[in-house]
Amino acid sequence: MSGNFVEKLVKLAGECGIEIDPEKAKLLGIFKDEIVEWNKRINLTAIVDEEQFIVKHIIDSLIILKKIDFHSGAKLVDVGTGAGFPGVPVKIMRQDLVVLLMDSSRKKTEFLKHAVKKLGLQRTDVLCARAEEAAKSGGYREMYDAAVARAVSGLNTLVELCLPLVKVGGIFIAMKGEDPGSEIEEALGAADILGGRIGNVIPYELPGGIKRHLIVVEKIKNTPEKFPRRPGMPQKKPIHLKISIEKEGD
Ligand SMILES: C[S@@+](CC[C@H](N)C(=O)[O-])C[C@H]1O[C@@H](n2cnc3c(N)ncnc32)[C@H](O)[C@@H]1O
Repeated sequence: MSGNFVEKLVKLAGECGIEIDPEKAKLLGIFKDEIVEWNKRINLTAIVDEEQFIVKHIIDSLIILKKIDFHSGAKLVDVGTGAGFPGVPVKIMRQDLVVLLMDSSRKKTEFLKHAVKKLGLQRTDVLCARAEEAAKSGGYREMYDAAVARAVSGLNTLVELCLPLVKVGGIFIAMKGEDPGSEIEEALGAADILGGRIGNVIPYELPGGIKRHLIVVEKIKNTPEKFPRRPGMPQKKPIHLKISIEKEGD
């Protein structure tokens, strides 16, 4: 870890009202170093500049904890976590949370297993699976207080990947960019079909004036058993209208 990584991280996070104690900042630095090392062999991230990494990966992940109140022991699944964002920084900061890091890429989950061990994270599982498959299994379906996803798909696809994993009364948090208006509009019907309701849309700003949003989808009723559809369908044919999905019956 470069000498001033911890200093830079603490300063930049402070600009967003996030306090990081030195022990946790050090763990976040170890995580960054492991990504940089493994990135030489497998493609984990295109962001390698230290300051960009801090802002766009670490602080962006931690914003969730500033904006959403998770109860102690809450179960969180990060769908399409990639190199571990936002799930790993969130877990480092809130070690009381029970976290599942899920990704369909074997290389990425191998890295994550290594990182979880290296960081000594307890109650943190890594699963190599597509969300569509995991949600069909009793061990994962409607088991989570919260699901989160960043940079995985459009919102109308994401609700089908994530809402089936969330308990009634829980939430799905989609991390989106500057102007999520049209994505939200397109996902209203799908959210409704899947037992969800679009709730708060929370704007935030990262250092450097980067504007983003958290979209909170509340799980208000059970997801019908036929969802999610088979792997690939949520991306290929996102649910647009009630009528089209009822006819399709897939
Ligand atoms: C662009 S990366 C984003 C990674 C991370 N969330 C981030 O923000 O840095 C998208 C990830 O989603 C995973 N993914 C895509 N579709 C998926 C699915 N249906 N189930 C599980 N993982 C999926 C991919 O393997 C990839 O690692």
